Order: sequence, then structure tokens, then C-alpha cells
Amino acid sequence: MKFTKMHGIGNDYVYVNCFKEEVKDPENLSIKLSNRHTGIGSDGLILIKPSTKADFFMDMYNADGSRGKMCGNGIRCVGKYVYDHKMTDKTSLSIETLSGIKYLELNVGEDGKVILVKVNMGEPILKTKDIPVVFDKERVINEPFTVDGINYNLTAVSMGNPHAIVYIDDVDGLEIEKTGPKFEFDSRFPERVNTEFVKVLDRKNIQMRVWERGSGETMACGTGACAVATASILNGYVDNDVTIHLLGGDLTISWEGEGNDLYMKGNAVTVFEGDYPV
Ligand SMILES: N[C@H](CCC[C@H](N)C(=O)O)C(=O)O
Repeated sequence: MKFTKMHGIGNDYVYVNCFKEEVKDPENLSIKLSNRHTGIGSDGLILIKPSTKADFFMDMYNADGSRGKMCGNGIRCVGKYVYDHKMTDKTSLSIETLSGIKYLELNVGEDGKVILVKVNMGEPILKTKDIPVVFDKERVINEPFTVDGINYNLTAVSMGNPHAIVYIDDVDGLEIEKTGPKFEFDSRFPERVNTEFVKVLDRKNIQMRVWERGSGETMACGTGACAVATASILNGYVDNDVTIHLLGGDLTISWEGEGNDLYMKGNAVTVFEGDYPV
């Protein structure tokens, strides 16, 4: 099976062009090829498929084989893949996901290949029932929330996938391997959750690390960065245009507040192509 290894600020996936390849058991394939010792090594698997509703369909799986409904870093790489492989000549694209259709603007470099992608991520989702999170209010904005005996202030946001955002003083020193799973498997998140640990640096800059549902700590999470920007703007900590600093690099997010779509801009990188024995 031919594949392409790509990443968005270090959030790396194996991409398979399902216009040419047939993938029968994506859940188990994602587990196998994500393994960084016995497989290709990645945060998961992304299948590029035909769509009847949009230009293409992005079908995404985490490293544990669970199916993700949206992937911000991944969708930017899908845009790069289809343009660079001449599957389209459009620089404005629509991509169907399990969380609806997203719209991309591709920036093409001097070599004729995509280097940056801007994504309309749609409007952030805030209702507890839609995230989902079990909480006795309609929204979770800066609410007290105790996990593993530690008191946090939680903001919960969905970008088509669930995010728990907590603000802490020492992001670098966080033992995320210990704390991340406590959030991910907390029963108040019936579909599990991606968790962002955040420090606001100033009104235009935020530092974050992420423990991803189904993949553990990743170098970056696009939907997570969008959720963090949403939470920070809602809480009045930052302005409407903000740079999110993640382990793998930066993303720029713009959101004019409720009733508006949120925009994310960042890179998309092709690492190598190969053939995987299936
Ligand atoms: N782990 C996420 C999917 C990948 C999201 C992340 N890699 C991104 O760039 O948005 C979930 O299960 O909802």
C-alpha cells in the first residue's frame, strides 16, 4: 500500500490516497502503522477519499484506532496532498469530514507546492450536550472542575471533536503522561476528550501542550489550538487574533466571537513517500 508521511507543525500522520488504494480495516491498520518502533510511526492514519458533498473526504483515525471526527493539522495536509499530487488545480477547496464540510485556502510556494493553508473551521460548539460533557450547566466556561484531586477551572469546547481546556502556571513542567489520561478517561466525557494545558503569555500569545484522545501527547493539535483560542477569547484573556505556541510550532487563529466562524492558519509538510506491506 502506497502512503505519504506528512505533518502539520509536528502532528504527523500517514496519508493514503483511497482514489488509488483500498483500505479494508483502517482501525487496525492505524494501530499497526502508527507504532513508532514496529510500524511507520505516526499519530494516526488519514484516508483521502472521494466525496459527493465536497471536493474530497478526510477520514481520520487516531493511533489507538479510534475514528476522529475532525483533525485540524490533518486537513491542512489533505489540502496540500491533493494539490501537490495534481488531484485538483483549485486553491480554494472544500473537504468533507465527519464533523461537516470545512473550507480551505491554499498558499502555493515558488516551487508550485502548498506551504501554508488557511482553514475555516466553522463556529466553535459550546453546549455541554454537543461537546459532550456531563455538567449541570448549559455551557462549561471557566467552571470549577476537579480531576484526580486537583482543582482546575475548565472550559469545554468542540471543534467537531471534544476539548477540555485548563489554564496552569507551569506548562513545561506538567507531567502530562500522568495527568492527560485522567482527563481523557474521566466519565464526565462520555466520548473521551482531548485536553489542552494552557498558559496565556500576553493578549496575542498562548502556550499550550495537548494530550490527545486516542494518541497521547502530540507535538500539536489543530482543533485543540482552535479550542484554546475560543476559550481564551471567551474568558477575555486574549484579543481576536492570537498565536498559539505548541511543541511543534505555531498556529495563528482568528475568531470574532460567537456567531462567527473561526479561522486557523498553519503549515503542511510532506516528509516522505513509501510502500507499506498490507
Ligand atoms: N485526537 C483527536 C483527532 C485529531 C485531532 C488533532 N490531531 C488535530 O490536529 O485537530 C480526536 O480524537 O478528536
